[in-house]
Amino acid sequence: MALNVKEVLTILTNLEIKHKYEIFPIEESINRICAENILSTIALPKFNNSAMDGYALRYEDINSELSICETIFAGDNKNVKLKDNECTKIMTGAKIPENATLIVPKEECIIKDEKIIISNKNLKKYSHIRFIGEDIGLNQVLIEEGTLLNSSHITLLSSQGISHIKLYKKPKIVVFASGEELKLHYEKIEDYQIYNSNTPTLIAKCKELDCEVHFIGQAKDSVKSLQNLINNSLDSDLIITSGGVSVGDADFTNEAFKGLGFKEIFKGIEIKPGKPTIFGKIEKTFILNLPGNPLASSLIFELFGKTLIQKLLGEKSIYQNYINAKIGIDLKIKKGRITIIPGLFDGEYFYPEEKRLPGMVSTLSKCNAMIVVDKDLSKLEKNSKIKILPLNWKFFSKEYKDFITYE
Ligand SMILES: Nc1nc2c(c(=O)[nH]1)N[C@H]1C(S)=C(S)[C@@H](COP(=O)(O)OP(=O)(O)OC[C@H]3O[C@@H](n4cnc5c(N)ncnc54)[C@H](O)[C@@H]3O)O[C@H]1N2
Ligand code: MOO
Repeated sequence: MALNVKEVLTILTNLEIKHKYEIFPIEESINRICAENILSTIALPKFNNSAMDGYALRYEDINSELSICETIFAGDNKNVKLKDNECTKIMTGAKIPENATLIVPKEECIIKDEKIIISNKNLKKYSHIRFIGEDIGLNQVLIEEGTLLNSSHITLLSSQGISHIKLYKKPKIVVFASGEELKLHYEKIEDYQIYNSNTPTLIAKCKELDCEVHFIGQAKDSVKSLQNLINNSLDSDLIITSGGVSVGDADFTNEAFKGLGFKEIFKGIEIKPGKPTIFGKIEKTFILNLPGNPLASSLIFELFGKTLIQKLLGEKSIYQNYINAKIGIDLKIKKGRITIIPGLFDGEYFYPEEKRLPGMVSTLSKCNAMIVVDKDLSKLEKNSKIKILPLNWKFFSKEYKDFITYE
C-alpha cells in the first residue's frame, strides 16, 4: 500500500546509516560534511588590541596633553604600562598597553609641540579596543558534526590553526535506467527509440549534492540484464534507477530486485506525479526506484531523494525547508492526491510552469522551485500564501517542518 508523504519522510529521516570518514586538508573540504565537533583552542582576539591606527591612552587622560612614550606595531611583543598623561602611538591590530582604556583614531587628534591633544571628547571609554575572546571564546563549538562546510567555516578553521579536518566519506551512488526504447545520448537512435535523459539527469543531480556517482551503462528490459547491473553495484550506498516500476508487461525491475533478495521499505507514495516510486535495500545497498516519466523522476528525487542523500552524506539538516511566498496566478489543481507543482520563483511570486505533464523533459529547465499542494485543495487564488521549496539548490533544516501548502 502506498504511504503518505509524511510517512515516507519519517522512514527516510530515521534510516540508520553507518558513516565512514576520511581526513582532508581544510582547503579541500568545501561542500563536504564535517565528521567531528570542532572546538576553539585559541580565543580571538588573542589579546586586547587596537581597531584603529591612532593613540592608546587611559580614558581619564582624555582632556590632557599627552606625551608619546612608545610606538607599537601589529606583531610587536611589547608590554607597556602607561603613566599619567602618557599615550602610545598604536597601529591597527597592535597589542594595547595593559592599562589603556581608550584608542583615539589619528584623525581625532591634534599634534602640538610634540604633544597629543584629543580633539574628539565624545569618545566613550574602551572605544576602538578589540577585547580578548570577544569574537571567539575558548572551548566554544565552532563547527558541529554534520555541518556542510563553506568558505565561512574555512575562516574559522584557519583562524584556529587547524589544517586538516575529519569529513564523512561521500556516499557512493550508482545510477541506471531500464527500458528497451532507451538509448544513451552518445548512441545512434532509430525512429522508434528515445534518448535516456533520466540517467544523465540523476547523475548530475547527485553530483550537485557532491556525491560520488558512477555510471555503469543501461539495462535492457530483461531480468538478467537488470540483475547484472545490480550485482555490479552492490558495493555502493545507493542505487538509483528509473523506469520499470509500473504495471506494464515489460516492467521487469521488480522481479529483478526480488530475485536478489530485495527488502522492500515502501512501495508507492500518495503523491502526484511519481506515485509508483519504490524504495528498499539489497544487502547494505539502498535502492531508490523512480518512475520512468522524466518529470516525475526528477520531482521525486528533489522531494524525497535529496532527503535520503542528506542522510547518506551525514548532514544534520535533513528536513526540507521552505520559503513563504505568494502565488502569481490563479491555479486550479486536481484534488485527491498531494501534488508537486514546479515553477519559477522571482523572489516574491511563484509562477507555476504551464507545461508540467509527468512525461515532459522541458519543464524543469524553466523552474527554480516547487510547491507541494495538499490533496484537499482544488484552487489557489492569485496572491494566496504558499510555501516554496528549492529545485536544484539545497535548503534544509535540522527540524521537521510541514512544507505542504494547505490554503
Ligand atoms: N496501467 C497503468 N499504467 C501506468 C500507471 C498505472 O498506475 N497504471 N502509472 C503511470 C505512471 S504514474 C508512471 S510514472 C509510469 C511509470 O512507469 P515506469 O516507471 O514503469 O516507466 P516506463 O514505463 O519504463 O516509462 C514511462 C515513460 O517514461 C519514459 N522513460 C522511461 N525511462 C526513461 C529515461 N531513462 N529517460 C527518458 N524517458 C524515459 C518512457 O519512455 C515512458 O514514456 O507508468 C504509467 N503507466
Ligand atoms: O505519477 Mo507518474 O509518476 O505520473 O508520472
